[in-house]
Amino acid sequence: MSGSFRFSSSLSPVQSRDFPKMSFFNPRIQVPNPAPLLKPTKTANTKVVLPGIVRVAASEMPVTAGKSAAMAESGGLQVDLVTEADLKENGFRSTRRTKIVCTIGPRTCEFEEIEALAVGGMNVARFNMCHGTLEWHRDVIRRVRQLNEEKGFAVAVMMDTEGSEIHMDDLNGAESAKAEDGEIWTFTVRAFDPSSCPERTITVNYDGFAEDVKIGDELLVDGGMVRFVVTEKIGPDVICQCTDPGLLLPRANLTFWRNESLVQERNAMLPTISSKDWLDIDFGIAEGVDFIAVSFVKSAEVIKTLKSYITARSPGSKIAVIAKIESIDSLINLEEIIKASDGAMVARGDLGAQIPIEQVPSVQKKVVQLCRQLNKPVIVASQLLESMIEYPIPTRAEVADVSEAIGQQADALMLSSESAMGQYPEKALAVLRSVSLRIEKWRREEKHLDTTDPSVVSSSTPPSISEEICNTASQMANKLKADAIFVYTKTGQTASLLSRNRPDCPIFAFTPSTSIRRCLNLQWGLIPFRLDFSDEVESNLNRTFSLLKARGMINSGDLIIVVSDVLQSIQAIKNADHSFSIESAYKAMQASSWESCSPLWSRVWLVLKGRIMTNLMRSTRSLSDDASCPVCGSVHMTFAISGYSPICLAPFSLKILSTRLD
Ligand SMILES: Nc1ncnc2c1ncn2[C@@H]1O[C@H](COP(=O)(O)OP(=O)(O)O)[C@@H](O)[C@H]1O
Ligand SMILES: C=C(OP(=O)(O)O)C(=O)O
Repeated sequence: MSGSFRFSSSLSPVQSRDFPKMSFFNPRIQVPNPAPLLKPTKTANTKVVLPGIVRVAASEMPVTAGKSAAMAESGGLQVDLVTEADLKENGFRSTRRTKIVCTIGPRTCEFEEIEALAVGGMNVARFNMCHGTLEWHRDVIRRVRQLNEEKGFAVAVMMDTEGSEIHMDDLNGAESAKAEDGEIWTFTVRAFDPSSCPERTITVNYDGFAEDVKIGDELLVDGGMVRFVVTEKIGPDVICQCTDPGLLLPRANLTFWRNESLVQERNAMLPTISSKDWLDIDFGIAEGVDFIAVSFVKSAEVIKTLKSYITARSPGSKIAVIAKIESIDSLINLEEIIKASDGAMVARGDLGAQIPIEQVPSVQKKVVQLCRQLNKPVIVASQLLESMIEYPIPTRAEVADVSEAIGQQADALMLSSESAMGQYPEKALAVLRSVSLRIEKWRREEKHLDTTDPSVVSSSTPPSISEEICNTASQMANKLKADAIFVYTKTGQTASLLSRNRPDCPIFAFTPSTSIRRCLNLQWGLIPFRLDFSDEVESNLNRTFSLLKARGMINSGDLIIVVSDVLQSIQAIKNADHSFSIESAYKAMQASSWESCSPLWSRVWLVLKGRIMTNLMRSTRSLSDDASCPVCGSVHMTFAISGYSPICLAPFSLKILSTRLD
């Protein structure tokens, strides 16, 4: 959609609201307090005796300086100082779980402006290829990369394709044009020189336009912000009369309606990915963007085609493909599209131009729920704080809309014009942040009263042990009121499965890959760190605890649940084609000796299918009396799970370690 515009001339200007200020490493940048509403809520859990105690040697922690201090990178651990300051000041539980995507445009493309957004909480920078030149996009994307490198941020880059929508020209560079009630305008497929363009004439980008429309059709600009009726057709020219006056903005989206239904004729055959989009995609791959959002997706096929194209062009690439849900076709094929994608965006702007506007809220809810079931991140986009393009505070209705999306536990919220060309990008970001913090806290407090809230997600994916373990780890974290879940993940998959459970505590995701770290930054509740780690889980844990503790990011007494998908045994049983098989796992287990396991694992609590099995080493042989479940107290050792034999379970399993720091 091209920028929609809310008339506001009838509203009197309002007083700017002063958000609390707090300065971080850059004294020039003043940002609102990341958590003005919350104070640390540390939970002292004295009832449960937990097995693993990791002692931290504070002396291990080097004091960083200069550039590395700005990046907060030491001992291979990378986190930005804003996250660090937030964790120290406000505690784990008060961190924001809902992520924020900001569209970067003329108002926010300079380095300092991007930095201010990153400091203010931007997790993903979105580039809309409808606007700007490739050179512009290249320069600005590189500024985001530079910011990440210099300051340790993990701001991901999302490229959003133009797609084959029907839209108006760029108004020859004018900011807007006013269409008055009853005026006659011509929409044409002829192209004009700016100097020779007749008055009230708009060029349309779709060649079949004049043939597809009929006299009497309604022509809607931006889903109805301005409305015309077709009165005459003269060759390539469509003559229209304005029936709902308003502002026409450059490259505004056009739809035409007949008998109150959207007309889908030859325009329905337009390719989802146009030749311009393919060039832009090549550009995105070359620039190493983290996400490509595909506009006007009609079927799963297009997503599959794009994914295999990316793999062919850039083998090993981690670029994730996001399906924009904004057309009738995308709703018809919703489940297949989401399954094929790495995430989805509820693009309410164009969606609201294609379906009756009153259906948009229920579609949003449905897409958000489906994405969670299918374990795909979901972004709610468009017009969240539209009035803040002009005004320093949002309307109450906008805050209610934002609250609803946060309450639905969407992974991310997106700013469009508010950050791209609005007058108050940082304030709009601050509103999303403070509303997120407030609603998330309120939701946690209310949760125990809500018996309908499914604390465990019902699965639409084939059952997997890692999924069950992540579900159980999250339940365990909630039950024990853990301060955080730590996850060590190479691919990010285990971190996603934990995020999907929306646990009460934040999830610290440690990954050795900077690109995975950026991708995880889109997902609910994940605080991604880059960490060089080995397959030695115990040493990874000790190192992380030392580093975080010495930086003051975790404290004595904090209760941490640890999930790791990195285990030596798993490495050992990889087949040549990197798949796992029960047979190879069985052989690897037979070959390995339990006695050679690290002593730490004698304190490991292994959680499978909701059952907590203690002391893996002893339990595989004989059960000892002290091997009771810390949650329910009972002693049960069942291995008849999922039809696997016990010996096969361990290598397929992720291990969960709960530990209270001292
Ligand atoms: N790269 C850019 N260059 C110039 N203007 C931009 C750019 N990106 C966004 N904008 C402006 O911000 C508005 C909102 O952005 P967005 O919602 O992404 O686009 P659209 O309105 O086309 O759906 C656009 O209509 C445009 O005016
Ligand atoms: C996000 C959207 O897409 P675009 O800005 O590309 O029109 C939308 O339509 O809501």
